Amino acid sequence: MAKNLFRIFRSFQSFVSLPFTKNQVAHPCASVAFRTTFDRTMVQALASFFSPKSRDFSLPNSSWGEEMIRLYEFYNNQCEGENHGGEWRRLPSYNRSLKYASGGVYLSKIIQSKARLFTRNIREPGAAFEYVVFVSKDEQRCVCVFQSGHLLEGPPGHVHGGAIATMIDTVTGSHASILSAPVMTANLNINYRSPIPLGNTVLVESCLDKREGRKLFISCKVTSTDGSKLHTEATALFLSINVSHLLRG
Ligand SMILES: CCCCCCCCCCCCCCCC(=O)SCCNC(=O)CCNC(=O)[C@H](O)C(C)(C)COP(=O)(O)OP(=O)(O)OC[C@H]1O[C@@H](n2cnc3c(N)ncnc32)[C@H](O)[C@@H]1OP(=O)(O)O
Repeated sequence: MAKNLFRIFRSFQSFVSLPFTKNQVAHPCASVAFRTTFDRTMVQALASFFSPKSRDFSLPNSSWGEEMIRLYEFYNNQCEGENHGGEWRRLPSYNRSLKYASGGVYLSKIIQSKARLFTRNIREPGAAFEYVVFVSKDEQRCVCVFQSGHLLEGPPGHVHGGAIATMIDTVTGSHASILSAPVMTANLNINYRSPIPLGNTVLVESCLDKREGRKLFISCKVTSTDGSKLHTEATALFLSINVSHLLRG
């Protein structure tokens, strides 16, 4: 059991941390460079677990406003592909990534059958968290285009601080996972500078500040899409963990 879990997480780690090049798995932006035959086999096996039936929530849907679409296209056009420089790659996003990545067998003790990723569990498109995350080629930066829905209200007409914290944790957590999966948030420090109007599209940008052994220090800011208004800034500490940590609960 422990050996199998170790293999799964090593595969997952390979999957999230590989640099992306022209070798494609499913999408021009979801392509990976294979370090070894083992990596290639595992990545292809993992890709097959992402069944075509599982929805990639980071792709545009009818609820996305003009600004969300514009920024999606802007970054997506800079993803790797035959005709692009490849400065960015888009992260696919599922409502139960780990379960798909593992085939849903070995992690069943950790993940309950009805468990869903918090930010991807609303059925009505546009009602809550609509977002897409892009990571830079050198993996030092992530940028997330986030459109807030009506279910995220905190102060009247504005986004709830907890929802903003969720997005910051999601973006910095995804970033840390790419650098060193699996990780857990150890510390999250947030300064709310100006409220985000409900329904607005904003940018959530994260940057790797430093690595010290198992520790990843990541900073993050939320701004208006033209960068003129700072809404929120944060720093986060992630620690790489091993599977036994999750099993201890
Ligand atoms: C294809 C692409 C896929 C991408 C992929 C995406 C997947 C889909 C994305 C979803 C993204 C969502 C991301 C959500 C991420 C969560 O929300 S995680 C949930 C919230 N976090 C938690 O529940 C964590 C609870 N805490 C813990 O489990 C444990 O305290 C921790 C954090 C694992 C640390 O425990 P530990 O490993 O035993 O570490 P410990 O020995 O205590 O400390 C190690 C070192 O860290 C330091 N440290 C520990 N805690 C702290 C702290 N709070 N502050 C400062 N220093 C600390 C210690 O002082 C120590 O330092 P040194 O002495 O070594 O210098």
